[in-house]
Amino acid sequence: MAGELSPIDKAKFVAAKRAADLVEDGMRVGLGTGSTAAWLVRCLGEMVREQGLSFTAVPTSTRTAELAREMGIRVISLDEAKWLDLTIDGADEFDADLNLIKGGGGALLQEKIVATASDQMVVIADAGKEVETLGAFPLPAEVIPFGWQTTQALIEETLVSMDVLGRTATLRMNGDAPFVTDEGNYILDLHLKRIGNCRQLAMVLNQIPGVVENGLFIDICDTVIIGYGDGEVETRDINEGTVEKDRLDFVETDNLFTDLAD
Ligand SMILES: O=C[C@H](O)[C@H](O)[C@H](O)COP(=O)(O)O
Repeated sequence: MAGELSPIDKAKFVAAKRAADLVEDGMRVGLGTGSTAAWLVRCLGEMVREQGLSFTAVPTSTRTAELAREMGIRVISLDEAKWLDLTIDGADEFDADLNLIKGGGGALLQEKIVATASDQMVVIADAGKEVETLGAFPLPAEVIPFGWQTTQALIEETLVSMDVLGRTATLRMNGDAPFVTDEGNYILDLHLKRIGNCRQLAMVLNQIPGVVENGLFIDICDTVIIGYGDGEVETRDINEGTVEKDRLDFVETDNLFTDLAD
């Protein structure tokens, strides 16, 4: 079954599988959104069913909440949990300092709130997400629908004064209509190419009226687990300054792949 997965899916899967091992009985865990996070939710669901793992989850989107419930994971709200032991999420880009671009799936607002309310944030990603400088992936900014074009113009004006190469902000669409987030907002994707000072940009964007949040996660992520298509997994911890390498055996996971193929 594993052979039917593309190398990129295998890479996402092994990163997710390794991260699932961090979840212990009694923990309160934030569950990210996106294709890599979906693998994590499936892995954790399997651990709940097969090994009796008992934990509570705070999902970062309605999509993740639905999948988690489907997998038999106990879901609570962030206000019920108040504080989390751990959040595990995907990313669109990460750099050597583990600063991130997130929000490719439009869930950045809940993701940032949940990650910030956690003792630890672990990112799971395939190796293609690592970059020297953030910005090739369009940076999402969540904006309120009221006056969004004015907000767009203000963002573009602000970008002119920043150390970025691109300066256009485009409205994310869902077919013929604007894409609407779980919070009822729109997403403007900022085509920057290269972000010279991501810390400054993250702060400046959030000062613009109409901007609710942006997809730059600065000093939030502690650990990245990088998956490779051949089953290799690398864990980098920025606080400990450690790098661990390992390989996951696909044979052990055949049941999960079979489940997914059904
Ligand atoms: O809004 C979506 C999230 O930030 C995702 O975690 C991010 O886009 C990565 O998604 P994927 O794992 O599908 O590449």
